[in-house]
Amino acid sequence: MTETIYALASAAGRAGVAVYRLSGPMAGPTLSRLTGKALPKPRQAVRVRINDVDGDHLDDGLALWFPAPASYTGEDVVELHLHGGRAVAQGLAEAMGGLGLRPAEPGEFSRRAFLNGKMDLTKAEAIADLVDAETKAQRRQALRQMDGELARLAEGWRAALVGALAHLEAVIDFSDEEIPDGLLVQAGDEVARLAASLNAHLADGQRGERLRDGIHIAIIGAPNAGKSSLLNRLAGRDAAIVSAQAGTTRDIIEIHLDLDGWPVVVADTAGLRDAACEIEAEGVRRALARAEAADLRLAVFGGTILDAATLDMIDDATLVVINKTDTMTGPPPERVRDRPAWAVSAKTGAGLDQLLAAIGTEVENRFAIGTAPVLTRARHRAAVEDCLAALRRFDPAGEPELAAEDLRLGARALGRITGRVEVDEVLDVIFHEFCIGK
Ligand SMILES: Nc1nc2c(ncn2[C@@H]2O[C@H](COP(=O)(O)OP(=O)(O)OP(=O)(O)O)[C@@H](O)[C@H]2O)c(=O)[nH]1
Ligand SMILES: [K+]
Ligand SMILES: [Mg+2]
Repeated sequence: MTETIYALASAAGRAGVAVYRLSGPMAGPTLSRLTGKALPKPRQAVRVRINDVDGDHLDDGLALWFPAPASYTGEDVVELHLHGGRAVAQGLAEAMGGLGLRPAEPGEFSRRAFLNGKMDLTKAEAIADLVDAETKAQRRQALRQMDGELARLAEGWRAALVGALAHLEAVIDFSDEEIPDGLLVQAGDEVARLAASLNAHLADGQRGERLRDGIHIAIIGAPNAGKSSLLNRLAGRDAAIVSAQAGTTRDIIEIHLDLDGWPVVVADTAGLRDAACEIEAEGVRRALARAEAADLRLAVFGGTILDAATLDMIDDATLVVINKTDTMTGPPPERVRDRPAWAVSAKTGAGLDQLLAAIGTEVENRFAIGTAPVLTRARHRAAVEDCLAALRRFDPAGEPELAAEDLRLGARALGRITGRVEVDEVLDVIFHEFCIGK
């Protein structure tokens, strides 16, 4: 028999209210036992007095009863709203243990919901993303996936593939006279269209994943250009050590920013130079690696002297920053290496707002979701890539059995996105489309 699980659904610690969730066949009997009463009406909050198994008063609160299958997990579910104290939690845990319930593992409620067909994998992932969302853009992306955008996209692709497969299977299974002409050509066209759509989604700059994980920006430049000072300005606190000594920063120092709803991770790095000291040389190596891996770079120059090492790093994913404008007599350069240059002073804060706006625009241009649903995890991308690999092998002019197998593999790869289990839809399509089954 399925084990009945329980967990604190709200955050741990002292709080006005704590929500506990129970799921499984013992959920109902447990509620009756704790309250000493019959089960309340489904989905209606009722006041309850909770006693532990020895009859000791544990707490007063609210209870909700969700009989299967109309519940989050699809099983019998009970929700208890109690007071959020440690002693109540402890007493409840003991009562649950005494009645044979066990603490849920991480994600176990959603796992059961998936297994009971309450949600597909993309929705389960979206719920986790929503709980983790720290910015508005992350929240929006999670909600869209929760609404089923990605699931519909993946299922749409899969349906197209199953359709093409049905056409091929028809060619294999039935004699020539019964089959409409041009089926093979049609299947080939369908596969080509699908491959184009998959490719378009893969070439999305990994926007969905970036939005989940944060957009990485690396600050690079010569020693003493004022990189750490700039980082501290952006953070609004003294995150990194600043000093007049060149080669101060060695380790990478990260800060997290919410930039108009975009989650951004800004990294301060060691100044680029041929370092004499072994530790600083390692810092420079890390700086270069981080610059390489980042989505965007801020190339910082400490005045009008433009060092070659930093100049060479400028590309179209780089924002040029001329720092220390407070010490300059002449106007700062407007462009460097054909890129606009942002004049700032980390010391006075001048130009910082404009720089932040420019970073925001750059992020928006590169990562805005637009209307197309996005792949939000490496897992989704891998499934689409596996499907594409199968479609590339697919040869409508070759052996029909081999061609059909490639389509089947492709459909299976797409099915992994929503976690859909294999069912034999192919014959369904054949019978519906061709009415061959007599
Ligand atoms: N006048 C002026 N001084 C600045 C400005 N920004 C930084 N400095 C000074 O420049 C020196 C170096 O600043 P840091 O922020 O440590 O420079 P850095 O690029 O991180 O240096 P490394 O970590 O050694 O590569 C410090 O003395 C800062 O006070 C600025 O905008 N104006
Ligand atoms: K320094
Ligand atoms: Mg520094």
